[in-house]
Amino acid sequence: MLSLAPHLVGACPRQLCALEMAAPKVAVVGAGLIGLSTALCISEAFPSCRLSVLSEQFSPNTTGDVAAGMLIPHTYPGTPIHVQKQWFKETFTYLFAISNSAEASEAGIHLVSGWQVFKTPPKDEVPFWSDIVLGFRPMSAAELQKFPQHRSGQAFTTLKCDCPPYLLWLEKRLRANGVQVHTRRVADLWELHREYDVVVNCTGIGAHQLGGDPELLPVRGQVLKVHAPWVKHFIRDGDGSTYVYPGIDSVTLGGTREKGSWSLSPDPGTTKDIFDRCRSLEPSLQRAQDVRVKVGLRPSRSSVRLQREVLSRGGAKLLVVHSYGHGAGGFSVHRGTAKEATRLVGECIAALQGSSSRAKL
Ligand SMILES: Cc1cc2nc3c(=O)[nH]c(=O)nc-3n(C[C@H](O)[C@H](O)[C@H](O)COP(=O)(O)OP(=O)(O)OC[C@H]3O[C@@H](n4cnc5c(N)ncnc54)[C@H](O)[C@@H]3O)c2cc1C
Ligand SMILES: O=C([O-])CC(=O)C(=O)O
Repeated sequence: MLSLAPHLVGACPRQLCALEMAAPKVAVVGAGLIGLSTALCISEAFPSCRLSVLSEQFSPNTTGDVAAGMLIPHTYPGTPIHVQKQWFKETFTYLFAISNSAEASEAGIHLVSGWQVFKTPPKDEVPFWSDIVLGFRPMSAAELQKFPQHRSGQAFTTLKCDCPPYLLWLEKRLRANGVQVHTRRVADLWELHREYDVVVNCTGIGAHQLGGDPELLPVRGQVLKVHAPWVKHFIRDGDGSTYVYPGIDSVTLGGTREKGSWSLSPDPGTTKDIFDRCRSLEPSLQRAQDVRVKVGLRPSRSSVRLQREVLSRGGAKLLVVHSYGHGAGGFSVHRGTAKEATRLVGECIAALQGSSSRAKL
């Protein structure tokens, strides 16, 4: 709740109201891609907030550290397409500017060109995001010769966020903005109600237990990170089963989508299967070295939960903003959803200021 900072003891009620309400205490729970990017956006929009990030795990132990981090949207069936497009556009614009700055290598953000190929041409030949990525066009017959099992394809340039670098860069920016970062497992959001005015829930699949959300399910994904620096173009089978995504230090080979599986243990049979599938798209991977196997749980639901909630117990209240459930597309939309979560935090702060001024009258 709104506590009195030592330097304000003795101030008159109106001063207290103005000064204290200018510095609400906000906690972001979760230090994955969504927690860190949301905290950064909040710290930029509300620099006078006393903002903390609380998380059980940090990079390199988050879902984003497993992912390839490609900006190719996945569709959320429960969210209008124009909203998803806006999130993607905001994210692409934000990262494109970083990729075009001196920060690019430290932030792990780079442009990557390649192909999405189809055995059966897709219903929507021109996806909703085609005018946001760069240079989207149908593949030429000459390009398709590389993929004899596929009938059509799309060529484009997009962005890739390499992790851990991107997560470490976000955390460094947060610390530079004065944000406190603490290792802490939160068993129940309510336990934070005495320490914070607003809590932002960015716990990914952790929200299944923390928020008791039955709609949120893990979709297990196993990938390989290999050393194959000669692979420069991305290749994605349009059915989403197989992909080859070159990054700065390694190439990510995928993948699997196992709905409802909570297992974080790599499966050796799956490793061989992923490698064989990727080699059939890019035969030169036969010579890849230093194979590391990683597993992550995509926090999946029909739409991202971006919502305010008021928790109340015995007359006390805690304002909560949820932002979780980014499934297979967190990288593609994270800045857009961070902006929306920040807008919701702004509404919470305005509500606190309203109730505080009423209480003082
Ligand atoms: C194999 C794979 C490949 C992927 N590839 C891509 C891709 O190419 N492009 C793309 O856009 N997306 C991709 N994704 C999806 C993307 O990685 C996720 O959408 C994103 O990482 C989710 O981020 P998050 O911050 O919500 O979750 P997480 O990274 O899981 O972070 C949750 C955080 O909350 C903390 N936490 C949880 N519970 C608690 C608690 N009770 N108390 C305190 N802290 C808690 C955790 O410790 C963690 O820090 C991929 C995912 C996988 C698995
Ligand atoms: O589908 C892809 O291209 C990569 C991805 O997002 C995932 O495996 O979740």
